[in-house]
Amino acid sequence: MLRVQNCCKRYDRQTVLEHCGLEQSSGTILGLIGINGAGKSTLLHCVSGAIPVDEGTITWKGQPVLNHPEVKQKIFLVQDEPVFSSTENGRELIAYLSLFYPTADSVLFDELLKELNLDSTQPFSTFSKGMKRQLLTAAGLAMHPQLILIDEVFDGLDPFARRILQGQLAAQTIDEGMTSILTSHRLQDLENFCDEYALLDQGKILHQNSLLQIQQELIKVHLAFDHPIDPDLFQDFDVLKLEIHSRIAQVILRGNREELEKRLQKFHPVMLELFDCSLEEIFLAQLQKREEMA
Ligand SMILES: Nc1ncnc2c1ncn2[C@@H]1O[C@H](COP(=O)(O)OP(=O)(O)OP(=O)(O)O)[C@@H](O)[C@H]1O
Repeated sequence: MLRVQNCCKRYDRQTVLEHCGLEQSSGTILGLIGINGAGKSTLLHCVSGAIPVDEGTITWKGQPVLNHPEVKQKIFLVQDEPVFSSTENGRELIAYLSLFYPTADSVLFDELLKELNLDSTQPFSTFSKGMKRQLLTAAGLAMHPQLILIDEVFDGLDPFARRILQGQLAAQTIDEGMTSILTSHRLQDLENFCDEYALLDQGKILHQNSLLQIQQELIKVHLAFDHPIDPDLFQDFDVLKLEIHSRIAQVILRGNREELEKRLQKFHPVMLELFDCSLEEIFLAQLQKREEMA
C-alpha cells in the first residue's frame, strides 16, 4: 500500500502541498486529476522519492521512500518532460536503468519497442516528443516496478501507441499486482481505466473514489417545463452545477438517484431525465462548487 500522510511541500514561499494525504491499495490504478499548477507533478516527484517533502511521510508497503534506495528501486516515475539521464538511445537507456533496477527486463523492453515500431539504436535527438514518451513509458514498464507513476500519461501518443502501452499497463496490473498513479488533463484517457480517481486541489486531495461511487452521489439531470423556470426551484437541493435556459434546466445534484427523481417529479416537469456524469463533468462541477463556496 502507498501511504502519503500529512505531506507539505513548499517552493520558496509557495505552498504546493498542504497536509496532503492519500492511500492507495497495491495492484490498483489511480487517476490523479487537478487543474494546471495544482501540484500533481510535485506529488508524483515526492512519492517517487526524487524530491523531499517538508513535512509528513510517504511510505510504500510500510517503508519510507525518501533516502531508501531499496524502496526507490521498486518505483518508477515517467516524467512529463522525458529525461534520459545523458543516455543517447534506447539501448543505452535500458543499460543505464538496469544499474538501478534489479528487475529490469530488456526482453520486454525490446518487445514493446518492436510493437511500437521504435528503434533502440536511433538517437533520442532525432525522436519526436511522442516517440520519446513512448520509449520512456516502455522503459518504465520494462523495469517491472511495483509502483509506476506516469505524469501526463498517454499525452501526445497516437491511438496505436496508447493502446499498446495501456494494454501493457493493464496486463502488469493484473499479472504482477503493479500499482499505478496516472495524471492526465485528457480525462477521457483516464475514464473507465482507473480503479479510483483523486482530485488534488489547493494542496489537498479533495475526493478519492471510484467512478461508480462518484456517479452514485452526483447525478446529472435534464428537466423541461411548460413555463420558464424559477432558479429558486432548486434551493433545497445540493446543487453542484445549474444551467437554466428559460424552460430547460441542466443540473448536477448530489444525492440518491431514486430520491432525487421522486422529489423532482413533484415539480411536474414535462421532461425529466437522469444521467451518469462523465469524469470531466464531475471534475468541472466540483471545482465550480469550490469557487462558489470561496
Ligand atoms: N521546481 C520548482 N520550483 C518552484 N516552483 C515550482 C517548481 N515546480 C513546480 N513549481 C510550482 O508548483 C506549483 C505546482 O506545480 P506542478 O507542476 O506540481 O503542478 P501540476 O498540477 O503538475 O501542473 P500541470 O497540470 O500544469 O502540469 C506551480 O505553481 C509551479 O509553478
